[in-house]
Amino acid sequence: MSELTKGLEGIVATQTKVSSIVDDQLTYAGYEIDDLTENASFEEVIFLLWHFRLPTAGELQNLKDQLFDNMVLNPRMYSHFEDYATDQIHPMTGLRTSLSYLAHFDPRAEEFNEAAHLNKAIRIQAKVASLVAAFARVRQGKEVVKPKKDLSYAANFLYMLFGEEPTPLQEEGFNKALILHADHELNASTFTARVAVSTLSDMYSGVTAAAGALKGPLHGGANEQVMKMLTEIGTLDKTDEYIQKKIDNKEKIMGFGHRVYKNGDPRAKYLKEMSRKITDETGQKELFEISVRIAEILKEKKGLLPNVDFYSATVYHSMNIEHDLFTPIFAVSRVSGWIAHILEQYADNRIIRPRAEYVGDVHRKYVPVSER
Ligand SMILES: CC(=O)SCCNC(=O)CCNC(=O)[C@H](O)C(C)(C)COP(=O)(O)OP(=O)(O)OC[C@H]1O[C@@H](n2cnc3c(N)ncnc32)[C@H](O)[C@@H]1OP(=O)(O)O
Ligand SMILES: O=C([O-])CC(=O)C(=O)O
Repeated sequence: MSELTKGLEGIVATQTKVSSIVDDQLTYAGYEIDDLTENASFEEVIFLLWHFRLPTAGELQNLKDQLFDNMVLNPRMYSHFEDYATDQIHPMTGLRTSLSYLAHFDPRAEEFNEAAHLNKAIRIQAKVASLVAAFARVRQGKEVVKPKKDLSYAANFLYMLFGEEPTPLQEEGFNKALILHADHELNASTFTARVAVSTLSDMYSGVTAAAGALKGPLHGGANEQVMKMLTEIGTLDKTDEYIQKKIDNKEKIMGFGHRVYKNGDPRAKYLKEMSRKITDETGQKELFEISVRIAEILKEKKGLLPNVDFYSATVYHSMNIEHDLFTPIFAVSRVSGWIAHILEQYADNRIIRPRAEYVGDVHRKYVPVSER
């Protein structure tokens, strides 16, 4: 058996054409993330990830139409949330359930061929936005808002969440955030999705499993924890003491560090600039100043740099998005990548089944319960 590498660090577990990280550069199907973030729509990126090429105008319109047509939810998808104390259910818990529950309403859920996979892909990508928005509104006792024709995916999500159309600037910023979070090679949730479907289980199983993995604070759940930390710090003058205490206690600081990037996350610069702008515009400059100060301290004292989750927190906060929706929003974007990897796994599958090194007791003999 090969040697154990804790956390599978550095282990190449699959080949992929979906995205790559080489020399701290992130590309989606060969396109640099900077190029896409500055020029593309999230819908184009979805198509790119699923088909490894950019869509023609006709293909793009077709995808937009299909996404819109599938965004409306069967009311039973969210009415059941009224039965629970929704304020005690984390929206990622709600989303994990909802992704699984979606299969109950898909007549082709058990069909296993390329056309059925693409049909599920569209349904899941379209409905994930509506699900997160519906959960947020149901728990506030508000009416669920139906999507609006001819809005972009980014604008429609914000429209369904807030009940009003975003400004062009908000839409542009949110579109960029969706692109930046869409895929990231073999991160924990994507690996989870691939493992789940490598048994030839269906796409709903894959995205449900992946959502469970994304929820954890070492992965997608970090963005919510960043905002918790910023709230606890409160003012710029308390930042140094707060962070020093965490360092002394050997606590992890959320939004920093990365398994692959050791010279910085290329997505963070966009989110930092967005954070600078939007905190300024909304009169919350100090939140940005605290963030920058945390980054300075961690760079100096621990050599740690911000990851994608750090500045996204203040961006979403400044857009008036509730903090526990940050990770579900990450999922709204990342579903596109999970699906791309699931399709790729189906296309050239072998069950993912590594080995474990046994380190427990050996040569034990059963003792009857009366003698123990
Ligand atoms: C979308 C995403 O998933 S991005 C990541 C989001 N997660 C976070 O922001 C949570 C905070 N960060 C972390 O926990 C880690 O950096 C991870 C999970 C991202 C990567 O983990 P790993 O690759 O296993 O790195 P590991 O945890 O071994 O860190 C290496 C060293 O840096 C330290 N370190 C890494 N990240 C941090 C951090 N955020 N705060 C403090 N110390 C840290 C570790 O304590 C460790 O130090 P040691 O060698 O003295 O024990
Ligand atoms: O790649 C990782 O380990 C985590 C990450 O940044 C992501 O999933 O976007």
